[in-house]
Amino acid sequence: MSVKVEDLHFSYPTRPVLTRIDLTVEPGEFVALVGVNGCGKSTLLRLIAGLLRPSSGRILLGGAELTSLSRRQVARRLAVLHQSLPPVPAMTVRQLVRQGRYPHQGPFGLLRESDSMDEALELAGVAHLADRVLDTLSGGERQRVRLALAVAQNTRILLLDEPTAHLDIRHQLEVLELVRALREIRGLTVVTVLHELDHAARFAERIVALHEGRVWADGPPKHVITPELLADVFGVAGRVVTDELHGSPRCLLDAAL
Ligand SMILES: Nc1ncnc2c1ncn2[C@@H]1O[C@H](COP(=O)(O)OP(=O)(O)OP(=O)(O)O)[C@@H](O)[C@H]1O
Repeated sequence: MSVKVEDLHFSYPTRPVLTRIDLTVEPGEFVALVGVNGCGKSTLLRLIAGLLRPSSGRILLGGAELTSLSRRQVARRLAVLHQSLPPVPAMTVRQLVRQGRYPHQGPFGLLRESDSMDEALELAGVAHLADRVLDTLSGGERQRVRLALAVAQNTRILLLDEPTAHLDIRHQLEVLELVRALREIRGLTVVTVLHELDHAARFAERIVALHEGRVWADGPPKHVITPELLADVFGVAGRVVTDELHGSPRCLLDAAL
């Protein structure tokens, strides 16, 4: 399912954040959003998820204008992996992930629902944590529970806000490989915020760099990940080489400018 953002402007009451954003993500595309802290990446995801309203401009999911869809219709189209879990510390992992299935539940759907939930727990590698209470989990375990919650929604669009935060290097790779596999198996459209440029370059087929409220660059990793991006967007002097094994660009960071 496609995501289309047209001439989007957004301001919080205290500050403008996004200006004239145009972005079309085709069905099945894997797009990484990159940019410095505070440049508006999470805000853009929240706008696409319908959690914030644009100051002006339009957002379309699969051709339907977001404002014309009910919350349940939006929840059937897209799942969001947020930067934090809902504030319900006494809930177990299973209870939380079951909530991801609510938009799909009809009166007789409970048996099938439990299959989808078990699959999501399994895919996110948290089946062994199913009966644990959320506030007893480590940061990395919580992160994978957040992924299970998003996967359980079984939507055509997956929005991920820093899915590798708090994870050790093996789990970072596992999560990104899982997202890539989900995209291949289920044809998901993926838009993810990633801070690690090498991960963005290796896993996404397209990178959108935000800078000062605008799209600074948008294209395949080889075109976007350049020494100019490092210097002009991130304020870092660096070189970009090609990873011989994966063929993707890799950044060698030299110094903060
Ligand atoms: N509720 C809010 N009210 C006012 N300003 C906000 C609010 N939420 C975010 N901002 C500001 O809007 C800007 C964009 O924030 P956003 O969280 O989208 O950035 P980000 O690119 O995701 O950052 P990070 O990489 O640090 O997660 C920041 O300057 C932030 O301080």
